[in-house]
Amino acid sequence: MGVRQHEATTTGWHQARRQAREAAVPLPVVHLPLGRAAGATLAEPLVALSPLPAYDAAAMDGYAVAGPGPWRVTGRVLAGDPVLPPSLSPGDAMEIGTGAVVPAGAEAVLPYEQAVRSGRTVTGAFSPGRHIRRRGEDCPAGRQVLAAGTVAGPVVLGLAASLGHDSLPVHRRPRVATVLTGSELCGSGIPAAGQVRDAIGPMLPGLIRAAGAEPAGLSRIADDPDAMTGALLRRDAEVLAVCGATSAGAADHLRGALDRLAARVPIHGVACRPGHPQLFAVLPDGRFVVGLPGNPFAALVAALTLLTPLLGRLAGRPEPPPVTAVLDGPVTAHDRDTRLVPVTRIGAAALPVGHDRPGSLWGAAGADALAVVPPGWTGGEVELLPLPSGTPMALPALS
Ligand SMILES: Nc1nc2c(c(=O)[nH]1)N[C@H]1C(S)=C(S)[C@@H](COP(=O)(O)OP(=O)(O)OC[C@H]3O[C@@H](n4cnc5c(N)ncnc54)[C@H](O)[C@@H]3O)O[C@H]1N2
Ligand code: MOO
Repeated sequence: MGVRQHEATTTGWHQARRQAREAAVPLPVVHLPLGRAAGATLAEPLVALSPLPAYDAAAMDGYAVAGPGPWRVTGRVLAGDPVLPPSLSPGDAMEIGTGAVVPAGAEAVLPYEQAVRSGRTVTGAFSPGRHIRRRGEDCPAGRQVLAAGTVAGPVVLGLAASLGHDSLPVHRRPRVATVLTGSELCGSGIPAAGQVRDAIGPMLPGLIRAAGAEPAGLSRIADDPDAMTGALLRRDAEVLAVCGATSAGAADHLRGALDRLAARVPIHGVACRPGHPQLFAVLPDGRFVVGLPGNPFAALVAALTLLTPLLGRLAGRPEPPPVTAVLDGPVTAHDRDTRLVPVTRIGAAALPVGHDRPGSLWGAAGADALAVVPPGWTGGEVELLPLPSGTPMALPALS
């Protein structure tokens, strides 16, 4: 009697994502200089160490004036002057540059455009307080401005610097080592007959970074059980992404190697199209293995299904809020599995872009999201998985 070689236990698509996320806890907190914190997640709220602005500052180039005009111009103060300007008495003015310290006693800054200068006298109409940015008016010292869990994107780094920070407490970014399998793969040029150009190696680093993690190198191994076992023993990363070898073929050694190493394999097979052979495992020492199917679009789907939620959790990112749109186009649902369909968003609608065979990244490359089409869907609103654009979204500011 024949023997079934591979008994798949398929996990639902939503459940697979939840399981991958919940298998991890955020990595420890480290203090990183601003220049190295980009893309990491704040482990504590961001607090203003100094008020913004830090002193009463001119918002325009012109004259700081005290009391009613005309005024006698007593000197000039520019941003960065090492000596604070002397205070003004009523009837005094001081020429001032944008960003300079406003002299004590000044009631407003009169922009050059509204001033009439004659010798050492200046006149013009002003309203009290105009064009002076008062110390702390944008943000007082001690104020919490961003919540823990905010991604330290470029704007957050600029804000942190404005508020006096040199470094930030962030969760250590998970490292992801990539292992490519497949003796047919080539890494450059036009593939010869029987060869396939590696499309996953160039795609993964951006996906890994967008999820809040760091790529930790890429290795290629032969389709060989010992090479696979050796690759799984690498200890320089918390997560291993193994590309190809997830399925049941004679050259697919991932599952066998995991079993030999006594890994737990909570997910092998996800009810989605493409990407159903994807795999999630935990090695005895706690490192994670995500198996991405070899077909490149299937690998992208699997990366967004299992890898991104896992990395987001390790990186300390909160679960992103669901995004939905009305799917508007000729899409046929699968009867049992969730379909992932590349779409572009126009207003509240999502339009399929096509070219979405498992082996082709063409459609996904021109899309801004994958629509999540549940089994049996007959029309209407669907969830969207945004494709990374390189600008991680921050949480809203605290009120
Ligand atoms: N008996 C079964 N066979 C297959 C099943 C199944 O359920 N039962 N599933 C099919 C599906 S769906 C997929 S997807 C693939 C997944 O296979 P593997 O993860 O084992 O990947 P490979 O067999 O190595 O490769 C599949 C395909 O992808 C190409 N490939 C591999 N790596 C890359 C890369 N880095 N860049 C570009 N293309 C790559 C490879 O040449 C193959 O054409 O299994 C099916 N079979
Ligand atoms: O994962 Mo496969 O068809 O679903 O490419």
